[in-house]
Amino acid sequence: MITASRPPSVHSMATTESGDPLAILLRPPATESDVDRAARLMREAEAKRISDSIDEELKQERERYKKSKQDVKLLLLGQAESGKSTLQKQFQLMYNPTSLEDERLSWRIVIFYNIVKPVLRILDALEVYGDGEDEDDMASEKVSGSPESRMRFGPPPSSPSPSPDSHDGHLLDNPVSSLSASNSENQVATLRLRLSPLTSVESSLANRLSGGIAVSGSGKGSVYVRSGWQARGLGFSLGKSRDRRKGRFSFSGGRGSIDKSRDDRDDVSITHSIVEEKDQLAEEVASVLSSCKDDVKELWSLPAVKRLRDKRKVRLEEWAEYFFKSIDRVSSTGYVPTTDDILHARIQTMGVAEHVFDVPLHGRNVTWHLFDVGGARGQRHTWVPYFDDATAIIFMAPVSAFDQYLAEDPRTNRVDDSLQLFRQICSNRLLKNAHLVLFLNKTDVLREKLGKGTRVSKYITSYGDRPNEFEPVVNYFVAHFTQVHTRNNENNRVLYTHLTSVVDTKATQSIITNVRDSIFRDYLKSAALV
Ligand SMILES: Nc1nc2c(ncn2[C@@H]2O[C@H](COP(=O)(O)OP(=O)(O)OP(=O)(O)O)[C@@H](O)[C@H]2O)c(=O)[nH]1
Ligand SMILES: [Mg+2]
Repeated sequence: MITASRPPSVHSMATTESGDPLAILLRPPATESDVDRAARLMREAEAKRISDSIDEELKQERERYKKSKQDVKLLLLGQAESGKSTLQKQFQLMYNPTSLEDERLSWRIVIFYNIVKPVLRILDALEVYGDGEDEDDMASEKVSGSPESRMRFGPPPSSPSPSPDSHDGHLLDNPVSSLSASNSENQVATLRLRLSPLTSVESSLANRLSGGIAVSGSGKGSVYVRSGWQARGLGFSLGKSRDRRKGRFSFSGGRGSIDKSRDDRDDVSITHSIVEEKDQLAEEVASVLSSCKDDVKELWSLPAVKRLRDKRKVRLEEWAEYFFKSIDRVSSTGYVPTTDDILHARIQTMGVAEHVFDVPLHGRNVTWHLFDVGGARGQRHTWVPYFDDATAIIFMAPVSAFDQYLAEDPRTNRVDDSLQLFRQICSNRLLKNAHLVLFLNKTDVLREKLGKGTRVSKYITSYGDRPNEFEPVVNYFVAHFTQVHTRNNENNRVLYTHLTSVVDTKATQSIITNVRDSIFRDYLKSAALV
């Protein structure tokens, strides 16, 4: 029905306002027949219907915009591997657990990749460095020393601490050693042959995950994924890209998502049932892994591999060790990833992925948009369009990384990079009103490294002769990050700092609740509700 809220058409006005030249121009001819008149009225009615529907759309858009102004927009920032996507999974587990269930099986591909890739890296390192016996400790590793950084990163010690397996350089004069060396070479050669099916499997897995997109500088030959990768290769989309800004991807599958359309729901359930029915690639890789699992275990336990790791010829990250230890379970028939497996699975984020949750506040739901960004240097330019309307930031700095260097720039120490990045975030004018939270993450890995005797002062000379123990080390890092914040804090904004290990679900969920409350306190203040 046409309502009377709009002014009458120019034609009817023309009859009353005969002085209006436009009305005169558009006035129907005096000779208009009944048929022409009926057609004209129909055209006018149609034009009015279209105009009204545009008005209605604009009104709804205004309301959506007004409502979205009240939504919480939370950015997860930090360097690559700092734990942003893992924290996002913890949010998902807490506020939208069914969507994680929907994705559960698709994580197999990532987990398989997380096993296959390091196996191939170990084999490569064995080829390049042999059994690592006559190589200098860390000879290949470069150490950075950013002059601006308050922390000084010293050069690595020139001589390695002797390992129990080390030799005195007379290997070839000793027939017994010579024999055992050739035995171990034979063992490696046999393993290389038996593990060769993993090479073709690796490229199929990488292809599935990246959707065929190769990104340069992805570090260690890893693959990047965009949100929605879970359904890739199956012909369905889990996420609905809203493309509001360039480079913006969104994930909106599962219950609790505000802009979930009927279509999205159908996508998720169809995808889920198809993944459950059969994922050919996952089945094939599982069977290859199952037939190779004893060889993988043998490779992992080779003294030469331990030597290469000790001497840092090959760096295996947390997740590789986690999945190597679980290989029997992971390669068994009917394997379904556990939540812990999903939290440990590693895949690099590309661009910015938006996740939407309904978060309860005093009996009503507030919509949270969580933006999980790619942290590698080549990805950081994609963050900026999200800065101007950010409600809060969680900046993640992996403090266990004091002895590691950026994959994309092997001269830069990771803690140094985190500090520099944190400085940029603290001093960014677009972010000056955002609530600021700092997660000093991977404290479990830090504890383990210190327990094994890795010395902080070896990589950060300014650490000096402070005790190489968890508390003083963590306090030292807290002091440095706090100082960066204090020196770049024009607005007197509070910094909320947490020591975290975001793979620990119980501890992380309690921290998320704490962060949620502190963000809500600011949110309520800014909404003038308290
Ligand atoms: N042990 C341990 N592992 C962690 C922790 N946080 C993250 N990880 C692991 O570290 C790896 C990298 O974590 P991600 O969450 O993918 O890192 P990210 O910051 O999203 O990295 P980009 O997407 O490249 O920017 C994953 O395998 C995680 O399981 C932690 O606190 N402890
Ligand atoms: Mg990520």
